[in-house]
Order: sequence, then C-alpha cells, then structure tokens
Amino acid sequence: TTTTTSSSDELPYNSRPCYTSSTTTDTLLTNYCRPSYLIIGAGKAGTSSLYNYLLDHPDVLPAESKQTHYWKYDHKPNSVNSLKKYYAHFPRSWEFHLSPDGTTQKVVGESSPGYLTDEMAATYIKRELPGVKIIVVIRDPVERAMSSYRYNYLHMIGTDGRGLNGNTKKKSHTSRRKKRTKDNVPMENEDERYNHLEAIISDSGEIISSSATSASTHVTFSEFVKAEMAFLRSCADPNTKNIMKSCLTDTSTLDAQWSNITKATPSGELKELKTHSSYLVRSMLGRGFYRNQLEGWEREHDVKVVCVEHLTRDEGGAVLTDVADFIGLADFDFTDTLKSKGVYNYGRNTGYGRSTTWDEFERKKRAGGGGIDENLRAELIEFYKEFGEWDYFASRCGWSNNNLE
Ligand SMILES: Nc1ncnc2c1ncn2[C@@H]1O[C@H](COP(=O)(O)OS(=O)(=O)O)[C@@H](OP(=O)(O)O)[C@H]1O
Repeated sequence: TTTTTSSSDELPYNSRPCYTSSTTTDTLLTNYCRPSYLIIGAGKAGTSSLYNYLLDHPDVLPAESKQTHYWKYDHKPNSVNSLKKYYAHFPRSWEFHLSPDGTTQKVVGESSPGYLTDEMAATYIKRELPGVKIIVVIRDPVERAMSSYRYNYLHMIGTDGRGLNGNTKKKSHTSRRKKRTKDNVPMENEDERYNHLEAIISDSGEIISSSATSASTHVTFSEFVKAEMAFLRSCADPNTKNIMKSCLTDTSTLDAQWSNITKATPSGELKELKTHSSYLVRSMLGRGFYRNQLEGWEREHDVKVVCVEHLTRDEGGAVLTDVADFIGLADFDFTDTLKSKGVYNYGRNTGYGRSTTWDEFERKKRAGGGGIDENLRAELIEFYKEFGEWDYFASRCGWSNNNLE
C-alpha cells in the first residue's frame, strides 16, 4: 500500500488540490485532483440537497456524480492505480484554473452516505486525504428510518405504489423490472423475494412467521423497527447501555446468507440487493445512532454536523454559509440557492440530482400519508433516549418529541 500525499500537502486543498509534476512522484496522478470535502452521511438525511446546494458556490466544481462510495468499498488497496480511479471522478487540473505555482481557489467534493457507518473509512481517508473536511447531515432519526424503509425496501421490492420505473437507478434494474406484473407485484420471483426478506430480518424469526409468510404481504415499518429494537437491545451492555458498534451496521451475517442465496439463484440479481439494499434496511434504526457513529470520525477528522431541519428555504442560507466557511470557501450568499433549488431526492421524486419545489414539498408533507404512527414514533424516541442518542441532538436540531405531521 502507498500513501501519495505528504504531510506538507495537508488540506485545505483549496490551495493545491491537484497533483502537478512537481508535487507528485507518481506520474500516473499528474493532473488528477483531490476532494476538499466529503459529505459522509447520513443516508436519507438530506445529503443530496446539501451536495447540490454547495454546487452553487462559484468556487465549487461538480464531481462526476454525487457519490463514489470509494472509501467504503474500494479503499483497501490504496494503490496509485486505485486512487487514480477515485480521482477520475473529479475534474482534472485544468478545470481548477491553477495559477503557475499550482494554487487555486476552486474545490471539489463528493457525498457518499455509506462512509459514516464505516469506521475504517475514517482511517483510510485520513491517510490519503489528510485535512479533508468532513460534513455530516443528520435528520430526526425516526423520519430518517421511515425514509429508508420507503426507499431501501418498499421501493426496492416495488410496493411503494410507484414501482421501479420512476427511479434513476441504472441498467442493472432493467431485468428486475421485466419480472413485474402491471401492478408491480413480483410474480416469477416470489422465491427470490422470500429469501430477500429472510436475509434482511435474519435475527427476527418472529417476523417471518407472523407476516412475511404470505406472498402478498410485505414487512411493515413497525415490524422492521420492532425487530431491530430487539436486536440492538440484545447487543447492548445492560448496565452501561453501550452498544457494540458492529451491531449497528454489521453485515457479516447477511453476507453469509446472501452468498447462499446467490448460489441458489444464478441470475446474480440478488447480489446487487445485498450491496445496495438489504443491509440498509437491516440497520434502519442503527444508522440513526449518529453520536455513536460520529465518535470515530471526530477522533480523526475535522467534522461539521448539519441538521437537515435547518436547511429550509427561509433560514438555510446561514447554515450553508457556515458550511462553506468550514470548507474554506470565500463568502457567498446562498439565500437564492435555497429558494430556487428546492429539496433533492424527496421520497416521491427520488434521484440525487432531482429536486422538488419547496411549495410542493411542504404541500405533500401537510397532506401526510404513509407517515409514522404516533405511538410507534413515541416508542422509537424512547428507544433512542435509552441509548443517549435522542437528547444529544434533539434540541439542537429541533426534533419534536411528538408526531411531526
Ligand atoms: N432541506 C430538507 N429538509 C427536509 N428534508 C429534506 C431536505 N432535503 C432533503 N430532504 C429529505 O432527505 C431525504 C433524502 O436524503 P438523501 O439525499 O441523503 O438520500 S440518499 O441517502 O442519498 O439516497 C428525502 O427524505 P424522504 O422524502 O422522507 O424520503 C428528502 O425529502
């Protein structure tokens, strides 16, 4: 393994984000440029909005796409070749308008929500991108869990009333789409779906027997979170309430199960679900343990936490100015950005680059539908309180103790 950045190269890279022939001995990397900030999560907390809002700053360049996932899935070798593939997601040096001495005001960043849950990513990033600014968007964890349920589960199995046609996922879903009937109930692949459910709720036999036994039902939000609460409680030290980190987002059990399932279905489609969906659904509550997940990152990095609830069209400008300042950008007024750009990746208008106007967003929120049952919400808040996760951010972010709708 190799480290291509020397300590004199420390970020902020808004001065020297790019490798030039005089700043790297690895000629392979010449003209490739490093990100100055990473939005590392939380998934379904508003990362697409923040990423897109920041692009309005005149010194922020867009990456090839919002998320690369590099430090989560591909970080291990850190060979120059591998890093080059990562940097290939970003513009080359000429787009940064370097001055003759290699300095520039421009920056680029990316937003991969999976990094937050992966402590090893914090270490790898520290080694290769020392001084990179880490930004975390958090959201009322109960709302976040519901959003994840809709997106990573209902949407994936096609029972969210919209099917897969409306999403922006790439070709790999085409074959799944073909297998659906008009009303989006999977037919030929019922077995596949059973396995999918079993894999997701592996520690919760009661779910399988109580609801998922009928081919026409799906696991409800309530069933998912109740199973996960039981699982996480079983992982906690009864006295200190410390939860083993691995329990929050562990995928090892799943990995073992999925390898069997993939063997049983040579089509290979399930492999994709394994990476993109099942572990996310399995940790719907776990990923809301922000304080717990932040520990490792704050030990190694400069971290800024943003509450999505503060990113409103009226007051979000100040939040964005603060984030820009944290990255090291010049002053910029984001008031118009927020008004004109709306909300990205809104549930029924999914897509990292697709936005919903504020009027529509607020109208749909008022209309409700698919919201969380009041008693269940209260139970989940109590659960987060039990582990010291609710009170840590609730008042700062303005999370309501009551039902939001
Ligand atoms: N400014 C603002 N205020 C309130 N809520 C907001 C905001 N921006 C994004 N959102 C909601 O965040 C959800 C999408 O989050 P992400 O873009 O991080 O999702 S992803 O993990 O990248 O798929 C998605 O939640 P759901 O609509 O509940 O699914 C968005 O509606």
